[in-house]
Amino acid sequence: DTKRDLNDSEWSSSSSSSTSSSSPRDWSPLMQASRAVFLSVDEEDGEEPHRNLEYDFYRDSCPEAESIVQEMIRYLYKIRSDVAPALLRLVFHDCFIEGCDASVLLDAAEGNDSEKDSPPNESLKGFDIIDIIKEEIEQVCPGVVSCADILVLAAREGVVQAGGPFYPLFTGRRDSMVSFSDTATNELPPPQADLSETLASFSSRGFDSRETVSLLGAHSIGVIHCKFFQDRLYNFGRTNQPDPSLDPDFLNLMKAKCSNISSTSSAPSPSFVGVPSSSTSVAPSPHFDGSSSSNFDCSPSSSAADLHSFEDSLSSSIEEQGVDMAYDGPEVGFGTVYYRSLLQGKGILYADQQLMTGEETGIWVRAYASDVSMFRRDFALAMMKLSNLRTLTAPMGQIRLNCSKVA
Ligand code: HEM
Ligand SMILES: [Ca+2]
Repeated sequence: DTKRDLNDSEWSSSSSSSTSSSSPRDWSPLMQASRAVFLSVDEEDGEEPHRNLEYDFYRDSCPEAESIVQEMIRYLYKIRSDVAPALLRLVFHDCFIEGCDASVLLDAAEGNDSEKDSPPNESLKGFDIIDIIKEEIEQVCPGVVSCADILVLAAREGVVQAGGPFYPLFTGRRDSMVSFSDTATNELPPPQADLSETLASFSSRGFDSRETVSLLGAHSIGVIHCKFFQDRLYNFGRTNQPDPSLDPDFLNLMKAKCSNISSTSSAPSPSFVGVPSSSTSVAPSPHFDGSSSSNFDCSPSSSAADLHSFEDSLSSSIEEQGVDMAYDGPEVGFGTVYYRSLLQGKGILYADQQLMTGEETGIWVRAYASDVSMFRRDFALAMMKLSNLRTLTAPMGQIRLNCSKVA
């Protein structure tokens, strides 16, 4: 089992990963693992294998592509650290629905409803970030780099900036020509799902319970709006009572953060809260080293207007009522406290807390709570697997010129 052969230190050091560049380096154990994950996804799916993804696919056609993504994300993360959770959720919602084909980025068009308008995607963010990067790459190598690759690469860099593990990625994905609105509505896992529903949903994409538990560690960063767990605080299962599995102190804390508004109310509240620390989703991460490993200029005039509006959107993005998932504050890093919170009955989403109700999933929650390097390694492997789900490669799909429109 390749996973077991990996040296922990390669997965656990955030300092080495955040200074990594896109240039080839000694990733042999990681690439080996990646290949194993890659093949196992294909085999489990029983589909025609998509083996045309390659390491550094753009090495000849657009050698700057990966470093542009990396530098743009590093730059944007300094301005708004919430780019990291936004992109991580976005890549999950793309890859989970018909694979990593940028289907989630398409706007509605004649005869094709868009995934981004489907209810589970209502609060997705990060489309503007992909557009900014795409525009930049198009200036350098027009029509070459897919939106699907930009998304997986950008999400990976966001994870690294947020203090999570680095994971190697193959490239060469192509973009879908359709958006799968109904599939997104029906198949993205809902926050009120019980454990068996969540496991079934991930298992249908080839993830076992260990991988599912590790992927949910993504809920270490970002924001959950109150509407997604309001019922647990005030009216669980229409009982007019809170969810009895909630820790009482935690319940009170959450009630203080989320007033009892009807779930149909859309009035935003001015309060935005960290739990229980004072960190906000825009706090700079200490893992950001501020140094630049390439000569790429992150603030080119071509996208200056976009960048400006992106910076301006900061104030509106923190106003909606929600709970910051970075319990521990960014300085503690990625992963640990999420699992410790579940052990204490302090999972925010019902689906998160459900991980403690299964014997096997409970074992993994305990393992990750106490062994951060195991979590980092498993999360990295699971993200590689997620990023390789059912990719489209040539001659399928296309390279979009604008990520929200079919070319
Ligand atoms: C059972 C599975 C899952 C459920 C039910 C679920 C549900 C949710 C919900 C309801 C939110 C809050 C959205 C909002 O308030 O706007 C959220 C946020 C988030 N989810 Fe998940 N999620 C699941 C799995 C995952 C996975 C596998 C990943 C990534 C690998 C992920 C990454 C994130 C991130 C990073 C955020 C924060 C987004 C932000 O702050 O912009 N989730 N999730
Ligand atoms: Ca997709």
